[in-house]
Amino acid sequence: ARQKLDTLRDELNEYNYQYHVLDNPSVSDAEYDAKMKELKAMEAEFPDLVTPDSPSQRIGGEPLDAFEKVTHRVPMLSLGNAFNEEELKDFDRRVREGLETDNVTYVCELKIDGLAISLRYQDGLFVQGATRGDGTTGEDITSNLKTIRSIPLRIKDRSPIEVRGEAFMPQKAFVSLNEAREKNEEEPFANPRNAAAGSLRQLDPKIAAKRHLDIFLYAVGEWESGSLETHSERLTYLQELGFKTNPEWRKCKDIDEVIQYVEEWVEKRASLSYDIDGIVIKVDNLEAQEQLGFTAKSPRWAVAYKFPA
Ligand SMILES: COc1nc2nc(N)nc(N)c2nc1C
Repeated sequence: ARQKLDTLRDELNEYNYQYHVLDNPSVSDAEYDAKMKELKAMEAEFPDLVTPDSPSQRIGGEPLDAFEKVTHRVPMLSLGNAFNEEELKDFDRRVREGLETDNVTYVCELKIDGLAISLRYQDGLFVQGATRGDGTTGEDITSNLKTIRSIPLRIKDRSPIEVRGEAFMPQKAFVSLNEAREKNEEEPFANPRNAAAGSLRQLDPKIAAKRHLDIFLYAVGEWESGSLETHSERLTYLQELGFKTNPEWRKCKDIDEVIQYVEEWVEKRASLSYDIDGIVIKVDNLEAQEQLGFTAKSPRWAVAYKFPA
């Protein structure tokens, strides 16, 4: 029975990964549902063989009374803003002065309009998920985050790792949620970001499970065994671990290429299936990030270019 359950669990987690992370399903919904039914039946027969990474564990038990507090040992900071090309060039000048070099590679990423989230894995298992909160203390919303199908319940790296990203609600899910709310004479959400935040603040995971939330991971927080040299290598590693990363990130060899990328996305923004509120620009080399350090509240090696509201 253990053998059979292990196989069923791994197959279902793989199907889930293909559908929700790669957006490239290999089996029909009917086939997935049938296999899930088989898993649940076997788990009912052998309850002590249920493991925390079983897909049956995504939609938790009873609603919580309240969320526990979580302390971020590596603070989750905010980003300084730039509102135009001039301010991007100022940022680049400060970076080059700080590093005493004119040769700085940047990474540009879409700035997803959602809420910052931290996920901790221990022995390869998803053990805790939290909101940013005030940057040092967030709320433990593990049971709600488990319902986000693109979050892997298990990764192959067994060393403790904490990853960070943005949870969001795709525009399609936002529109149909508000239609349903208006039908029920409930207050519609103002925008997908509020809808995502409202969904993750629900104490009952069964509600969050129905909100079609998603997440893009973009950073590593705590990571003892971390040995990579650049942020771009970390993005690639997150993807290899099975996390959903945003495919639009790009390495830029100088601020002119950064500005090109920004202009490109001012045009292409409307074509996305989710909201973005800007572009995040980061110094790629991790040693250079160390050298530049942080102000009281944000990194000196990154800036958020904000689109006009
Ligand atoms: C390094 O710190 C950050 N990196 C980020 N990257 C992306 N793509 N989006 C964000 N919202 C973001 N926010 C922060 C604080």
